[in-house]
Amino acid sequence: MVAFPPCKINLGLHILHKRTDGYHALETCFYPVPWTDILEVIPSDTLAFSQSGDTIPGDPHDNLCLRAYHLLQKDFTLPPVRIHLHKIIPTGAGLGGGSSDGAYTLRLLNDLFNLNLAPAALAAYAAQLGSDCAFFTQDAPQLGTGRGEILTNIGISLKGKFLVLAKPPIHVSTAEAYAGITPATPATPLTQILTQEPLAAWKGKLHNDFEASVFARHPSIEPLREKLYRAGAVYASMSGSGAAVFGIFDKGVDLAFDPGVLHWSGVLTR
Ligand SMILES: C[C@@](CO)(OP(=O)(O)O)[C@H](O)COP(=O)(O)OP(=O)(O)OC[C@H]1O[C@@H](n2ccc(N)nc2=O)[C@H](O)[C@@H]1O
Ligand SMILES: Nc1ncnc2c1ncn2[C@@H]1O[C@H](COP(=O)(O)OP(=O)(O)O)[C@@H](O)[C@H]1O
Repeated sequence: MVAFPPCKINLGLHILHKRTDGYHALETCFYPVPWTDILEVIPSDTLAFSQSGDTIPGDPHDNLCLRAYHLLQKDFTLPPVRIHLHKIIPTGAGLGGGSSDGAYTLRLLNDLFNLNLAPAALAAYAAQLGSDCAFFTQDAPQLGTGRGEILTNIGISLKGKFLVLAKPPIHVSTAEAYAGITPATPATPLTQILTQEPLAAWKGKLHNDFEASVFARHPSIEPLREKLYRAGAVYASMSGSGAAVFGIFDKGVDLAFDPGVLHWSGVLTR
């Protein structure tokens, strides 16, 4: 079985407060983007994981695909599988690529072995892999609250809009990005902006709380966001904890980036 795990962007990201478990309470809108990895899971004699494409930092044994397998293995007697991941989504980008791979491994195992896990049960397993993972068990944009694992469909759609994503050669660690934040209560709740204001009014109203501290530490990121605005983006922002930035356009644009800046552009399909 083959799947194409997508990445996500965050439309607004408010860090509300630090919780007693060390995580931060947040509100964000996760939006799926069809810049995808390629993931294959097939039955095999022994459990094996292989990887091609971009290099993933860290020990392959800790890859979220394998962690997803071991998580389900605890509750179901899963036969061994061979997992191959072709990595395309940039890592350490705020695009949730690793989270998506983990969640899609759960989805493929559920289908392959007829585990009959409903979307809510899959989401609960995914949340054990990482705060962002539950979103990737869903097929539509979601408001994320709690530590990101409580999901609500708020019916927002940018289908048909043109998106440009650009990731400079900077790796931002999620944990480090959270450490640089002073949580605060937002002046306006995120859902109010997203559901009551048109896209054209988001600039200056919809904020990613990571931007200020990450832009200060990595001065090359903000100019990329400004480049997207200069090219005609209706709204542009850093995604998640960075370093990727995205611009939403009413029509297609053809942008050139400096060498080393990974980029993707295309029409949003969901
Ligand atoms: C910031 C966000 C925004 O969507 O995405 P990325 O920019 O990483 O893609 C997410 O909150 C990232 O979620 P995820 O990458 O799954 O994080 P996890 O593996 O659960 O946690 C990694 C570390 O980030 C911090 N963390 C994460 C989530 C959260 N709500 N509060 C936190 O403080 C903790 O220090 C934790 O140890
Ligand atoms: N399948 C995977 N793809 C990418 N990273 C992975 C994967 N499995 C584990 N990781 C680890 O997770 C870290 C963050 O991954 P990623 O989801 O790409 O970043 P972000 O949190 O910025 O969205 C990587 O640096 C890597 O060590």
